[in-house]
Amino acid sequence: MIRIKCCGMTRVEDAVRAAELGADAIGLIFTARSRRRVDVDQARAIARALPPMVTTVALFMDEDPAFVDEVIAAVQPALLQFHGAERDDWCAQFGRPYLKAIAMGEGADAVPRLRAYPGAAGLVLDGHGLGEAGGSGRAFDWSLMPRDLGQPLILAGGLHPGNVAEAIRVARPWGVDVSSGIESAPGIKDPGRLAAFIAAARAADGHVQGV
Ligand SMILES: O=C(O)c1ccccc1N[C@@H]1O[C@H](COP(=O)(O)O)[C@@H](O)[C@H]1O
Repeated sequence: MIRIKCCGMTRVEDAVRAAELGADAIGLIFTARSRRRVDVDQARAIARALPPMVTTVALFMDEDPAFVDEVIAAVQPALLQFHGAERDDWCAQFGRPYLKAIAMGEGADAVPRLRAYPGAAGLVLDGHGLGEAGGSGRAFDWSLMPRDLGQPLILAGGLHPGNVAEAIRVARPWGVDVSSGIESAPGIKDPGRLAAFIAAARAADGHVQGV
């Protein structure tokens, strides 16, 4: 079954609604380069409001390790996500499972970088370019998604309720990750778009699996 991560949550009510609608993971963004940034207190309130068995993901971009440790201590995220130029050994230093985002904006030239993170619990293939922040709302060529990498691959970048079914059909990802495509404004999730996104992803996954 496909896993769904809804990222860039800034409000308790949006995160709880996403979980109730069937999201598997909630992303909390800590980089100053995001319009969806939360502080530690906001993040802790959101994480504590979530029902059990919903994964909290803390997202960083080229951050000071001391700050990552501070967030881990306060928020207790089950997963870390690194969205910058971090190397695999750097990501591993926190002793926590992590996702590594790969900037797929350069198309096929980006594919070799997918092999540089053997320690990652999964890879997030996002549509932004190298050096840019994520949450760009830009998609990449989904046919570049490898099938033989041996790591869970999570498709991100420009997904929304109207294209997630086609994205799943073409890319066959292990999971999908969405931020701007379910919003009415940066950091404010729209209940209708959120519900439509999760329903479309689940239905498409059922077709791909032949259910
Ligand atoms: O969403 C952000 O603001 C953000 C900023 C900096 C790094 C990562 C960010 N978000 C991640 O990017 C993907 C794709 O976003 P979108 O759906 O294209 O808007 C998102 O799922 C987050 O993992």
